[in-house]
Amino acid sequence: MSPTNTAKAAAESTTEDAGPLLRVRNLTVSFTGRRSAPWRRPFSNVAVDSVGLDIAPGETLGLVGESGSGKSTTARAILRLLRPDAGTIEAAGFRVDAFGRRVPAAYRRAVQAVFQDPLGSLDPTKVIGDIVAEPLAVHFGLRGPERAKRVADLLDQVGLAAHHARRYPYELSGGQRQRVSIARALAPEPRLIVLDEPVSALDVSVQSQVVNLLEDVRERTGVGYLFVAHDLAVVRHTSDRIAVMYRGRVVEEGPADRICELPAHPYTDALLAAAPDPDPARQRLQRRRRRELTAVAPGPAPAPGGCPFASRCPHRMPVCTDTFPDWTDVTGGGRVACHLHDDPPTPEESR
Ligand SMILES: Nc1ncnc2c1ncn2[C@@H]1O[C@H](COP(=O)(O)OP(=O)(O)OP(=O)(O)O)[C@@H](O)[C@H]1O
Repeated sequence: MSPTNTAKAAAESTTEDAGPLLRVRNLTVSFTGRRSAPWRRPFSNVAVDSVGLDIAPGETLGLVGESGSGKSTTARAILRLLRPDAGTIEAAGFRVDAFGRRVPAAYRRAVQAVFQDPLGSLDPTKVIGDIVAEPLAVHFGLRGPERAKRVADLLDQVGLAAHHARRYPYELSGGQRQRVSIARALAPEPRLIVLDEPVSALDVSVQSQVVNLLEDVRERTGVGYLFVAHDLAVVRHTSDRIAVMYRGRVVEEGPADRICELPAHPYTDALLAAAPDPDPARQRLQRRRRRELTAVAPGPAPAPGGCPFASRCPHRMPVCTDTFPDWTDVTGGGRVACHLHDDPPTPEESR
């Protein structure tokens, strides 16, 4: 077998049901180019830096962080909409980073996506029935009445009546359009769905309906989710585990309850303080946390390789600006990359 064929076989070989649904290690993605006129200076921006993520079959991992933290870039690398600079991505049994120019149809089938803006991601020239039917024709070769029956079934699964099949995307509400995106993603019977801010563009009342629908779908089909959101409140009740990103790095990960009740990283704390909470006692606590966070003047920008949160951190120490912390296990599950939690040196190390 030629090297090209060996690489191709490695990329396309599946190990269905063996191992994790998603395993990302040391993922690094940078964008390079030139700024616009008149200066046209070149730039290189590391958007995702040494990221590691895991999702077990049927599990939901919430990926949270503020705007620009690299969540969508991570999601796009997993979907193979962009090519990473370094790192490995194993998803649904495929070695995604080993794909060449052509992404295998079997991977496109196994890993689907739902994006924030359903109007932008649904073809405006097609009726809903045709939009949902397309993956059925491409992946299963379904035609005629069999396909029409499956489309009606998928629309029913996402809570849309059959007559919606004859409507165009612009004739539906935002929540209904997002239901169509979910039906289309479900059509190829995927193992993993990447949800990139799936409810951020919806009214709050509609958000909870769509979140409940996603939960129903997961229970019924056993699909796993990577649920990308900037708001911890959105992912805390939908995710089994949460990974928190800041400026391209994952700084904490662990079980959703532990992350939201006992955050270990000061940035997770800051995100929680910013998340709306209906409980008055928690609101008081959040106000106090916000005061603590804003009482500290921003420090100098961290050196490359330092903790990216150092300049904003209310607990920063000199070591934070120079050195990215090692991972430390957290009581209650998960781990944190923060010098506040550094393990004490072993007797050998301190000698
Ligand atoms: N095509 C691109 N060209 C240049 N820089 C980019 C590109 N896409 C993203 N970036 C940069 O990469 C960084 C991470 O962006 P990304 O969209 O992944 O963040 P995010 O956490 O998903 O934020 P948001 O929630 O606002 O989408 C940002 O600094 C962004 O400006």
